[in-house]
Amino acid sequence: MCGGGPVSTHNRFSADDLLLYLVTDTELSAPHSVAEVVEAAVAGGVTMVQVRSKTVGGRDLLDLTCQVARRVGHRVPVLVDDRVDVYLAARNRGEAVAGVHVGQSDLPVRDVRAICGPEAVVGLSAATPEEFVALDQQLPTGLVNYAGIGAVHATQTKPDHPEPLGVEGFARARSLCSVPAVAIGGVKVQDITPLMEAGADGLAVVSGICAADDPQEAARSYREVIGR
Ligand SMILES: Cc1ncc(COP(=O)(O)OP(=O)(O)O)c(N)n1
Ligand SMILES: Cc1nc(C(=O)O)sc1CCOP(=O)(O)O
Ligand SMILES: [Mg+2]
Repeated sequence: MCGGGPVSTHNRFSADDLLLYLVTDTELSAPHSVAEVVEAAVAGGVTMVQVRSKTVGGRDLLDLTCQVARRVGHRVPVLVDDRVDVYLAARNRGEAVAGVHVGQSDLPVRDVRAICGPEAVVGLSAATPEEFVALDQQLPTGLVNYAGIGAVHATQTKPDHPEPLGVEGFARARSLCSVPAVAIGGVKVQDITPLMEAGADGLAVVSGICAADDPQEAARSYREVIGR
């Protein structure tokens, strides 16, 4: 890990943005388009959106990110998965893209923050006790706005997901790290209450919303249990 002093953030991110976090999947969204799913899900109560596609190149991911950002406007923050360059290109086009979510094998968050600047919302995945402790130590540096903790359950959506934590494992992980955190991985409606009692600030969902026949209704059913 490189050293360095505190880095200030000037974005308007709040932990409430994490309450119901939609992570998109183009294949699971079919027959709907990703933009249709996002539109419906925001109407149903989603509070943040991440554009994620592992099957397209940078140019198509940029187009998709811009499409989603235009649909959403400024209603909820839109982030892009992995690609700092796509975030920068979308911003350069004047699109309302709020930030980037990176994993442990993507660019280090110190570099992400240096490249994207203080206004970007930066999320980081964490899955092991070492990663949670490292994340907690980074908190005063202001590099990261929130953590994505998972996998809670095994999920076919991400075949290379980390070892499932279960709700109890999530609770233990959560206790090691005070940065706002969202639970991800096989999160269904019945998991919401235990996960929030375990300290989740919100839930990140892919298939539960993207693959639903009615993504608006699916989002609403998650949101009803979350409340607020
Ligand atoms: C909110 C949230 N949490 C975790 C992840 C997983 O990110 P990563 O570990 O980089 O894996 P990929 O999504 O890139 O396969 C996420 N995307 N969002
Ligand atoms: C994108 C992602 N990241 C994970 C992690 O554990 O880091 S699990 C996952 C996919 C979650 O999809 P679903 O809601 O369909 O189970
Ligand atoms: Mg990643």
